[in-house]
Amino acid sequence: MVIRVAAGIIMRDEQVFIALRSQDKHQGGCWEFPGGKVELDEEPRAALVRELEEECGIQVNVSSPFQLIRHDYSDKSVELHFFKVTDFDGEPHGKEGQEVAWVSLKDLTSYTFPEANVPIVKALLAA
Ligand SMILES: Nc1nc2c([nH]c(=O)n2[C@H]2C[C@H](O)[C@@H](COP(=O)(O)OP(=O)(O)OP(=O)(O)O)O2)c(=O)[nH]1
Ligand SMILES: [Mg+2]
Repeated sequence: MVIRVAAGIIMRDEQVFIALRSQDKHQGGCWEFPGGKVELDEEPRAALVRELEEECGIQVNVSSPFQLIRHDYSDKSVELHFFKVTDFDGEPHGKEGQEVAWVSLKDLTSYTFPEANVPIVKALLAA
C-alpha cells in the first residue's frame, strides 16, 4: 500500500521553513517539509492546506505543485506531493511542539532529510 502525503515548501525571502520530525515517528529525527497524509477522497492540495494549518498554524493562499516523488522505504512506500507555498497568512511555528527553522536555500544541505527528499533538496538548490 502506498501512503499519499502532501508537503509544503514554505518560502519567504529565499528562505524555507522546515520542521524536525519527532523520534517516535517514521523517519524520526529527520527534518521535513511540513505536511502529512492525504485522507481518502481528499485532494493533495486540500490535504496540504489542512496539514499546514494543523502543524504550522498558517493559512495557505498560494501554492503550486513542485514535484511528485514515489519512494519505497524498507518499511513503507510513500507518494509525496510537494507544493511550493509562496503566499500565506499567519506566522509559521511548531504548533505541535516540533522544532522548526527558517533556512537559506544554500544551507539546506546541512540538514538531514528523509531519503525521498534528496531530489527535492537538489532541485531547490539548482533553482
Ligand atoms: N511531511 C513530510 N513527510 C515526509 C517528507 N519526506 C518523507 O519521506 N516523508 C514521509 C514520512 C512519513 O512516512 C510520511 C508523512 O507522514 P506524517 O507523519 O507527516 O503524517 P501526518 O502528519 O498525517 O502524521 P500522523 O498524524 O500520521 O502522525 O511521509 C517530508 O518532507 N515531509
Ligand atoms: Mg506530518
